[in-house]
Amino acid sequence: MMNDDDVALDPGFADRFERDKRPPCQLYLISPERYDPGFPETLKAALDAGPVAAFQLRLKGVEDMEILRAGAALKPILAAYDVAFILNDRADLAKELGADGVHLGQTDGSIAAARSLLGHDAQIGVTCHDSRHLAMEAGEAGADYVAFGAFHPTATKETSHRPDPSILSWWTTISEIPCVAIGGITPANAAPLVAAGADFLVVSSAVWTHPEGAGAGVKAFQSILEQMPAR
Ligand SMILES: Cc1ncc(COP(=O)(O)OP(=O)(O)O)c(N)n1
Ligand SMILES: Cc1nc(C(=O)O)sc1CCOP(=O)(O)O
Ligand SMILES: [Mg+2]
Repeated sequence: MMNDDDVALDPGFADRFERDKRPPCQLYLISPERYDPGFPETLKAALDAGPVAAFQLRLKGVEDMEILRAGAALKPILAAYDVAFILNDRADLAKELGADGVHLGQTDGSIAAARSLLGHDAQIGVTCHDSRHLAMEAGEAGADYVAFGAFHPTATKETSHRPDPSILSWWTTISEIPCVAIGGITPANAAPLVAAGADFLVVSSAVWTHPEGAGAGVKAFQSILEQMPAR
């Protein structure tokens, strides 16, 4: 029969408890899907405003050369702010750019192929929609994070899955691999996703189209994240 004294006698308990706690939820930004030459300045304004853990370059329907040019312009900015640089869709271009990782959708290639191209240290994220099965598969295949969404309607992309936030809670009970929440996330609807266990809030339009600028967008999210109880 365990009692309080038994716990106190275990010298490793406090360390293990600390180690097993999930770090606080952080912000992960996604670029607009068209690259504007003024974007580096907008990005700097966002990064000056508060902590951002990761940035994904997500350009759609453009030539490879445009992705490479944009990535080369943004990479030193992200490095200066110590923000992980993730490229969407393309492990081959992530390799060419020397990005920190790649985000793969279900039709963007295998984790194994991306891992062998990018190496052990690369951050490989995988879209899992609203599926526990896809998340477990991705975890077993070596994903560094699993992405659930879209939690809310969004004009950024057509989406057909609408997970319940409880998928985040479930994931945190079965896996130490970080989970990210995406899709229509705003400062007004973010708190329940963080409370459910999201390790990262992935945000595009709520930051880039904030009426007072991208910096104000980051600050609005930061203020929500700071108010969340420790976990
Ligand atoms: C962090 C994150 N989660 C999900 C997605 C969506 O990826 P995918 O399903 O491949 O769709 P596209 O973004 O490529 O249109 C993402 N990009 N990032
Ligand atoms: C790129 C993307 N993927 C989604 C998914 O559900 O897989 S939702 C989404 C759009 C995210 O942008 P915003 O913060 O503007 O809604
Ligand atoms: Mg994709």
